[in-house]
Amino acid sequence: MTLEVKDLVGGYSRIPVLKEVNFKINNGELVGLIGLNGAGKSTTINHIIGLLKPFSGEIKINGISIDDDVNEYKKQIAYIPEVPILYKELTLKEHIETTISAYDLDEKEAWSSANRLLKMFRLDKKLDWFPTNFSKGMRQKVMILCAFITNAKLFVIDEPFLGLDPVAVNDLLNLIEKQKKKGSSILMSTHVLDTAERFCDEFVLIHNGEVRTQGNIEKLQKEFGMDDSSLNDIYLELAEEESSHE
Ligand SMILES: Nc1ncnc2c1ncn2[C@@H]1O[C@H](COP(=O)(O)OP(=O)(O)OP(=O)(O)O)[C@@H](O)[C@H]1O
Repeated sequence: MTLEVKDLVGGYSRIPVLKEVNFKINNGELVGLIGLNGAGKSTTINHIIGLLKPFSGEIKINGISIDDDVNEYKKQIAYIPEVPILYKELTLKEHIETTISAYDLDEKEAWSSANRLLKMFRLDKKLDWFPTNFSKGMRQKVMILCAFITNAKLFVIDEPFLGLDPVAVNDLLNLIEKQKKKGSSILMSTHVLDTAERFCDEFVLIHNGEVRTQGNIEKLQKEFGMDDSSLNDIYLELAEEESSHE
């Protein structure tokens, strides 16, 4: 699977938030979308998942754009938002059933993955519960579970680490690793830079609606002239550099 974001200009009103954003994710890659508050990470994600329409430029997943075929385009994506979005009138079981029907999944296969994930997240005794009875972390786990039964080609994960306990963070990272091996690609926005540095293959550094650079840690170190520096140090340097230009 490949995701290609090409010359993307976009945002919410006539003044663009994103100014010609370009980046690419290859087959089986985990790419971290890194940037300060307000840099444009969620706006980029909202364009990729089809919630916002580009002013210009294009986004292609496996060569298909949303204008080519909206259903095909969206079926390729599993999205895990920063704040869990669940239907308060549906039980956990009904959320899983809704995902199976929305993505046209094979019921037996999907339930077999779901049961495995339910056990892993210790939600297997809670199939008849409604989201109002879940903690924030439990709601997040439901979103992760529903995303990972889809076997989507592109996983878009917005700041996954903040509400999860360390066991769940580890479980999620294992799920991501397995999904990568199946050829899915993952775009993950996060402020948890030490975890991102350990697990991401590449990083897209976004600042003021522009991609400053894309590459692995070695490329970033070279570009910033900061051998052996951490992603955190490089990012602080970038923020410093940019604020001295303002
Ligand atoms: N619904 C909206 N309407 C208008 N402008 C918005 C809206 N949402 C975000 N923006 C603006 O778009 C810019 C980029 O915001 P965005 O949410 O993409 O940042 P972010 O990188 O995801 O930040 P954070 O790390 O805080 O989540 C900001 O200037 C913000 O004020």
